Amino acid sequence: MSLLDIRNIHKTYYSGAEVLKNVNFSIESKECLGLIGESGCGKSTLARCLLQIEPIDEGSILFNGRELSGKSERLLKPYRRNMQAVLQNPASALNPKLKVRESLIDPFQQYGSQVDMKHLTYKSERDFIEQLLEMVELPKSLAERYPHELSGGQKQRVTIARAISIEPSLIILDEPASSLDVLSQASLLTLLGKLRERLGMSYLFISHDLPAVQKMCQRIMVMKEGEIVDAFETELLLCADRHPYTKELISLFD
Ligand SMILES: Nc1ncnc2c1ncn2[C@@H]1O[C@H](COP(=O)(O)OP(=O)(O)OP(=O)(O)O)[C@@H](O)[C@H]1O
Repeated sequence: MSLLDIRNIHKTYYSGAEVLKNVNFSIESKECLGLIGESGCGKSTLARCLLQIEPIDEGSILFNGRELSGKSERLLKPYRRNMQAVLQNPASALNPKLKVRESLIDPFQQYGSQVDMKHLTYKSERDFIEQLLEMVELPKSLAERYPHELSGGQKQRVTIARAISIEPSLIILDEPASSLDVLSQASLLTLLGKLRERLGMSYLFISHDLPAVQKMCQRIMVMKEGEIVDAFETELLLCADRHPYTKELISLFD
């Protein structure tokens, strides 16, 4: 059984055309799956549907074999802790009134009782926060700062630390590095790769950046106008029988 199994998803916003058209894919345990496609093709909509922020019109979202779509907030709670998100803009993901320490402990306070910790330990709040900061390669001293006292890269590392604090099985990464400069992007992606290995998580890695997806992911899906038009093992990216649209994307990075 796949960790996440997406079957025949359709989504139309009230305002217009169908944004997701019969989307099908699965993510296996410990796998990093890439999703690439040009701006406006529906990548973030798909992420929001998987996270149950947007309802789908048709189809099925199975997590560990259980249907999520249409479930009440109460029934979704155990799944929410297992499926975390790191989105494009870290500033909007962190509460500006909370110190880093308070932001980091918040998911554990909400969901900690449901978590069977395998990699982190909770001896004291202070020790827990220090473990999290160490995992995302930030100094302990940042625990007492507010978000506006952090750089963009540091903020994004704090959002990653929050996401991993409850040891989810899956993280949806929607352009996690796109607000950063090139060097910070590279080090953030390296960190994400190390954390996936260390904690045994799966990622859905959404990006415009084909070289980054190629570096991070074992498999890649290509989306065009709300449809998955190509899906393949990363090592087969340059195969002659790739979809013409995939070839077009490849040519943009040559
Ligand atoms: N809340 C909404 N209401 C109505 N239309 C929306 C909404 N959110 C997105 N859309 C539309 O749905 C389409 C897909 O948008 P989406 O944000 O999913 O694309 P994307 O591939 O993530 O783009 P980008 O890479 O630029 O973030 C676009 O045409 C967009 O205008």
